[in-house]
Amino acid sequence: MNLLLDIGNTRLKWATEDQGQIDESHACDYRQPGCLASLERAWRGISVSRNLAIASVSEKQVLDSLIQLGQTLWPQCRLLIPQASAAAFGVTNAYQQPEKLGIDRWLAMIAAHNLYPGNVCVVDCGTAVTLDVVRADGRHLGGLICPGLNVMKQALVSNTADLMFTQRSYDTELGSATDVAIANGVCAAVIGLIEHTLSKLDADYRLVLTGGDAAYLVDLLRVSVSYDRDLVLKGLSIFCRGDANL
Ligand SMILES: Nc1ncnc2c1ncn2[C@@H]1O[C@H](COP(=O)(O)OP(=O)(O)OP(=O)(O)O)[C@@H](O)[C@H]1O
Ligand SMILES: CC(C)(CO)[C@@H](O)C(=O)NCCC(=O)O
Ligand SMILES: [K+]
Repeated sequence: MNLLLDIGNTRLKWATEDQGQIDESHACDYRQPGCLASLERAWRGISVSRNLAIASVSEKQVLDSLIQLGQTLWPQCRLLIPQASAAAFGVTNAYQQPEKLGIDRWLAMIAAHNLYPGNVCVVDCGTAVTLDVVRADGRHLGGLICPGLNVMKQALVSNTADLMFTQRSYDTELGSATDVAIANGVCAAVIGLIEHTLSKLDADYRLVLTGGDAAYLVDLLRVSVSYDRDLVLKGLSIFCRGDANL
């Protein structure tokens, strides 16, 4: 059994995996007090006999505390912490400094390239929104990074005197109240980023959406889209199984 951890800037997602089969994934806000204790309770009944595989784009301290917990619970497990590289599992990285690419982006691209043959445009709608374009032959053409929906809303509140937002649903229609105008404004910004980028590409690309806010966006896009909740965990699973040079 492997344990897969995807530590973003807001949430930690985890799932157990055996021979490529990922069980139901779980998510928690690891900045909340008590999160580590509840993870420990959830993990006590699990036996990680092979890899503890971790992708983290958070602070080192968060990663270190989870490594420590894992190694206490399963002293025999192997720690697998993939890094972005120039090429792995058929994908070649467009970055001039490949190791600077976020590991969550790299894993999502590797999973998408291996699970959805053909040209893919991978969009991860998390704390940040990232978009990466990978050709059918595995060549990464590059990507875009912009603030996620929550970060955009918070940025508005932090930089203005009169703006406030509420937790309301997203749409791209024009709003007639401040909270609607903000929710739909930030949503339209992300929808626009995706549709604009796809329309500029030289060929057809399958759009694959992942991340905590992806489910809000799938129905609002005017292009066809595949929603894959666990793309980063699936990338970790590929790393657990295989030889990156293949
Ligand atoms: N139960 C939930 N608790 C918190 N956020 C949620 C929940 N469900 C959906 N979300 C949304 O998910 C978003 C975070 O997405 P996700 O977990 O993919 O980000 P992340 O991986 O931590 O970020 P990043 O990888 O960009 O650093 C939040 O902005 C929030 O809007
Ligand atoms: C962009 C985020 C924050 C998205 O999680 C992460 O992938 C990251 O920290 N990336 C490093 C910078 C880069 O990918 O260019
Ligand atoms: K992420």
